[in-house]
Amino acid sequence: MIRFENVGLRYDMGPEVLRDLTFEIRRQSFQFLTGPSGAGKTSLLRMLFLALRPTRGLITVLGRDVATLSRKDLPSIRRRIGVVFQDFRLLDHMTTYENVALPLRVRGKEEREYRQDVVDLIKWVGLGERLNALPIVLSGGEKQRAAIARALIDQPDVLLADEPTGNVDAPLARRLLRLFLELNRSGTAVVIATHDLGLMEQVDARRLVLADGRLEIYD
Ligand SMILES: Nc1ncnc2c1ncn2[C@@H]1O[C@H](COP(=O)(O)OP(=O)(O)OP(=O)(O)O)[C@@H](O)[C@H]1O
Repeated sequence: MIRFENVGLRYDMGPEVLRDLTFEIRRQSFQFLTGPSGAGKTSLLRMLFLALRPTRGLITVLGRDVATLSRKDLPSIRRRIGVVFQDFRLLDHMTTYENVALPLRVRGKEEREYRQDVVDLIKWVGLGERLNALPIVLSGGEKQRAAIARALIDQPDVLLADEPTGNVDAPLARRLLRLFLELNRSGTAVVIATHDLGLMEQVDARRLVLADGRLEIYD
């Protein structure tokens, strides 16, 4: 579904921070992306959701060569990729419901078509009681789940999550992991970037390990 072939990345005139990355995120697969701080996880995630172009090599997403995509092709491909950012990026003046519904509203969908789906998804992530709360009153874990719901509302083919358990305690981290596994069972490919060894030990999943700019894969 997403393929990297000999991909390299450098920022400006700096050294290559990622080198010779060749791997595939397959449909309905589940994997962790890990490696020491500064190894390039966030840079790799940004390439996966087409926010950053490689300086070398080939990336294909859903069969399309990223280098040949025009600006107008991007939204329809990005829509297939849900992203949960490390800092959540919820809009402060919008409620949980409005934040989660935003991707659909931006696409011009009518509220009556999606209202129930948004409410159901918010309940699924355990935020039913927080439907009308603004981000400022949500705890870190609640914001995390609101961000996950927003990434999922448009039923992406792949979910990318950057340190999704970075701000939560161990029981909530386990709940979030169960949520990701359930999502994966229902057909979504999942990539979780994390430092959290305890989290990775809970599932026998593929690991993509970045070190010194290169990727080692443990299937
Ligand atoms: N916009 C940028 N301009 C220049 N260098 C950058 C930029 N973003 C990242 N880098 C460099 O690229 C390397 C990889 O950074 P990246 O943020 O991808 O690592 P990471 O593995 O996600 O780190 P962490 O786990 O600490 O978030 C680092 O050496 C970093 O300094």
